[in-house]
Amino acid sequence: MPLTKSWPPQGAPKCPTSFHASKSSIFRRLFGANVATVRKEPWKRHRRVVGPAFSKKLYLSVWKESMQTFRDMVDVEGWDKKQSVTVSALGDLTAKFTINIIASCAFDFHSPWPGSIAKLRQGLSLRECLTVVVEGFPLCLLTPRWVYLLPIRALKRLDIAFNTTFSLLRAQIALRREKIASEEVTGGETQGKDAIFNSIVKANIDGGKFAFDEEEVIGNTFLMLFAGHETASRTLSAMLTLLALYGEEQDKVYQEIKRTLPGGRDPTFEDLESFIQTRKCIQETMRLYPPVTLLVREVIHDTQLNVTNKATDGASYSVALKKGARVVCNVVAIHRNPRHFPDPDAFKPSRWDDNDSDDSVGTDAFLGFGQGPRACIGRKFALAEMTCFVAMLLRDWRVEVDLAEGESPQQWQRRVMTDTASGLRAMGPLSVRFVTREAR
Ligand code: HEM
Repeated sequence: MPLTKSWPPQGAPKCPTSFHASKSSIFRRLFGANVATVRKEPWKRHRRVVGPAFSKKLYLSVWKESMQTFRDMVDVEGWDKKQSVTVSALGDLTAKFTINIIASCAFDFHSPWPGSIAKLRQGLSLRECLTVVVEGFPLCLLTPRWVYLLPIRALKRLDIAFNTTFSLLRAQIALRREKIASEEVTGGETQGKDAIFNSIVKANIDGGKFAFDEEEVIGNTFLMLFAGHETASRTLSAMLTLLALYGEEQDKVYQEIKRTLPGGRDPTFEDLESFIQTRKCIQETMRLYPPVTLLVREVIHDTQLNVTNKATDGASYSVALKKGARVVCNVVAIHRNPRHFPDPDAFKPSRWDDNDSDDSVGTDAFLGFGQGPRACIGRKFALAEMTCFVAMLLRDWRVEVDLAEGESPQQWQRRVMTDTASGLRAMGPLSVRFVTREAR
């Protein structure tokens, strides 16, 4: 029976029942099936395996690890001896931070700040390997094996990144299997640190209705490592840069940190709910620069969308979508649509003033973490690590950028934080300066 849906309804699409997450067969062929790429019954099975790991115990360990990693960073980089620190590529710093957190909290791949995760093989770090693999996978599908024997640097790098990533994952999976078999990992541990990795590997060992095959173990491990760091890193670097540009917004966040952490004490996980202003800034950053720019859905019933468009003087027209068609939601366009977000290009955390609850992501038009049953499972994980990082950093440091002569923050933002459909991916290195606060 055809369904009629207006597009968008009062807000943007909220995973209407006539749409399913679209399966990404290319991704699956190379990395293995995982919770983000499967659909229908297999998706329920994947979600059933990984879902319980996302518990309060995990978030507590994320917080603890974020504090420790932050302290290691300050220590190793020698920041505590400096009045001012220049970071020429903020994204590299935040990526190193977020990959350490996901590697440690989800997989127990520990490494101190300068440590082993930094450089794995031939100068490539785990993060570089993951990035090269994700960016290069379409090429891998097109090129036969022998091409990698040619002396082409980019292909060699891709080959090394693939081999390094997958041999690391296989080795870690084998180790974990042994650990579980030798009962070093008890049932109780599956609710806290390592919980994500334990659940994935145990689903393979235990078999039964919710079993994972080998390919699904690799697929989910890879997905969690990548999705769990890249998105949060991009959000953190963009947010800190925006706060540097908009001093009055940074000041509001600083005042909140001072109120929440009397006497400059360290933040705890219980403080998370109190960092309301910080959360608004995170949300506003993700609205302007969503790390996931496209959401792909498949139409499960013949559907008719009624579209009202200002460009056609508010006239309505219908778009017929056949069952099986792919629909691509352009998140950047929805987030910058003045119908949903007045003055859409402005960085205005106050637009989220009526949205104080941590469990809500506000209007349906906000798709930063997706919407509906396929919404991000790692949302709280990401909020915890980002909030902890920001609270620790801004408690002790002010973040600044250098504007060119006569340049406004908005002009700087347009020049450096490229305003294209590819969002954060199109940005060049974000250069900032951390200056110690007098009270420190
Ligand atoms: C700022 C950080 C993050 C952002 C912006 C983000 C964004 C998203 C979005 C938009 C989706 C929905 C995709 C769709 O509907 O097609 C999604 C799904 C997902 N995210 Fe995140 N994510 C973040 C952090 C994380 C973290 C830290 C993890 C894991 C530890 C994670 C794991 C996942 C998984 C497994 C899914 C697939 C869920 C499913 O299909 O059932 N994400 N994320």
